[in-house]
Amino acid sequence: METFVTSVRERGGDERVRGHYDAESHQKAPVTSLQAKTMVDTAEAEQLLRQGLGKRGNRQESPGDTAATTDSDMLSNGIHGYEQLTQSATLQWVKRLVTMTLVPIFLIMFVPNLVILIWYTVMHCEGSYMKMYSVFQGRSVLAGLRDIWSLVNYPSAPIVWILIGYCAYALAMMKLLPGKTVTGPLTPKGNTPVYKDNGFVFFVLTIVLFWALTLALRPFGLSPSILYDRFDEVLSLLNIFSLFFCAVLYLKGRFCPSSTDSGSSGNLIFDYYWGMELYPRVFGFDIKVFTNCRFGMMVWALLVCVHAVKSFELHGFVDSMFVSAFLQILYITKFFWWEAGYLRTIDIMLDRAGFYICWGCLVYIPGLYASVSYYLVEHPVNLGPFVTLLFLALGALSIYINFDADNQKQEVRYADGNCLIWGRKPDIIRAKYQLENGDVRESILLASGWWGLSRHFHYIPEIMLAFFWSVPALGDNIMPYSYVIWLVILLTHRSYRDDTKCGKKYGSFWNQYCKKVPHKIVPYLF
Ligand SMILES: NC(=O)C1=CN([C@@H]2O[C@H](COP(=O)(O)OP(=O)(O)OC[C@H]3O[C@@H](n4cnc5c(N)ncnc54)[C@H](OP(=O)(O)O)[C@@H]3O)[C@@H](O)[C@H]2O)C=CC1
Ligand SMILES: CC(C)CCC[C@@H](C)[C@H]1CC[C@H]2C3=CC=C4C[C@@H](O)CC[C@]4(C)[C@H]3CC[C@]12C
Repeated sequence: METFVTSVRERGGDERVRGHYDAESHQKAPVTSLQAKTMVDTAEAEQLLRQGLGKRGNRQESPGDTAATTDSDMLSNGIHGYEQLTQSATLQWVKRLVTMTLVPIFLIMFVPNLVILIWYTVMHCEGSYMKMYSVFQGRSVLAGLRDIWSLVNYPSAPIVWILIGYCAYALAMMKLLPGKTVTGPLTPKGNTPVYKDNGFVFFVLTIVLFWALTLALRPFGLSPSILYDRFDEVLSLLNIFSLFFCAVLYLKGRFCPSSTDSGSSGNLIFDYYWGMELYPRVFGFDIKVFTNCRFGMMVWALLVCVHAVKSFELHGFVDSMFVSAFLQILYITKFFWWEAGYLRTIDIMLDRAGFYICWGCLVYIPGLYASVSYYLVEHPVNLGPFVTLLFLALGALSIYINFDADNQKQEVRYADGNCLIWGRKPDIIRAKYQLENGDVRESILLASGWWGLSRHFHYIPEIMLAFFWSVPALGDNIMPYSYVIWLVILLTHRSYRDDTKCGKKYGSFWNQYCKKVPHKIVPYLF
């Protein structure tokens, strides 16, 4: 399979991208809805990355800014959005030291402990963070962590083989399963990554295989609940693997990058943390599709099934587990249905394949995102039919609203504004923005429907849906709400990040939208 379409403009062979340039140079080229979609997204990628380039140019002029300034700087600046122009050289140097060296070192050393703390809290502290905290009382954090890690077993052979087997299966399916060819957004170096859109088929097949194997192996005394019983081994293996994997990605990016979309910041630690390549490929396998979708999101779904099996083995049918597992699986189903859309988000378009995204998807998603059902295995709650149905209905409604909001935004751009939003002609702003090379482009900002209530209203149902699959655990402990708490922090931060990004991209058009829709997330409040 072709993995990259290089230099789209020169090649001129990609009709959709070419349509984009025709339209943007205001020639009256007919634009289909598919083209309209591609126009917006390729432009957005290019604009974001070019903005970063502009900033990099400025920084290079500042005296004392000695570190090499490359694409990684540009991307990190785009993401963290800090202003450097008016600051003194020393302050800039300190900021660079903090953001590019100290913070990454802290995260690389600290976050692997987070998932182990979750495991320890569930397995050894009856799900109570207070009990877990007592390990640290009157002694140093390091001493506490050492004691907790001493309880973690080395990965045993069955766990290692299950993981190797799953990875081999997932990789094989990436190649073998059918799917239409889709493209990602145009990269700063003029490459358009090509993907095979077979995520949904993979998801359905994997879930069917899981339950078929679970039933078939049951008479032989084999159960997937081994993954629950030895979750410490799973997490330690994933931690070790991901640290090693990121080192390999670093070396690959340094010595044999897959495409021109790669580069070094001149700081080894930052390169390891943030990554060297935007779209690394090994033997034609896209690394980010594997880590984010086929591993992170799929393993989350499988762990939820494993927890449901374990709960059934221990207690029979438990309605709280059913509600939580059902809603999580429904959400992940929605994710795979929309996988091609996810391949056009910031995670893929701007975040490089380094520790942040790879460790996050290989370890943090299995360790944190699936933690509610993990907790529920040992803390079954009988909700009764009324509450069960209520939570299921409210959770499913939240998933639908989140999906519908994502969809409205896409729909209005596909249809170039010629569609109905909540039964009415949409209120849209045709926002112009300029590329670094001077080209002017246009995109649509929707100011009605969900996008008229607040600028990131869809984060509310995202938080609500997570709340409805956590609340079956009721109020005995905070632990099962860890994911919701994380999500509130992540999405609040993301709403600032996105406002900064869009403000820079659209300027006065974004201000116009902000006037119409003044609140970030919660209407009338925030
Ligand atoms: N569970 C989890 O851990 C997380 C889940 N999510 C979910 O993933 C999905 C994607 O979220 P996220 O990646 O944050 O991105 P968003 O869906 O918030 O999209 C942001 C982008 O949409 C465009 N946009 C902003 N306002 C408008 C508007 N009014 N009309 C049209 N386009 C607009 C802008 O891009 P452009 O440049 O194209 O104009 C902006 O950068 C959501 O469902 C979210 O809830 C997200 C993060 C974490
Ligand atoms: C280094 C760590 C502390 C941080 C790791 C963060 C990542 C695990 C997460 C950052 C953004 C997250 C996601 C973004 C959008 C998504 C779409 C949604 O529909 C499903 C979830 C997700 C893929 C989500 C997954 C975790 C992150 C990559």
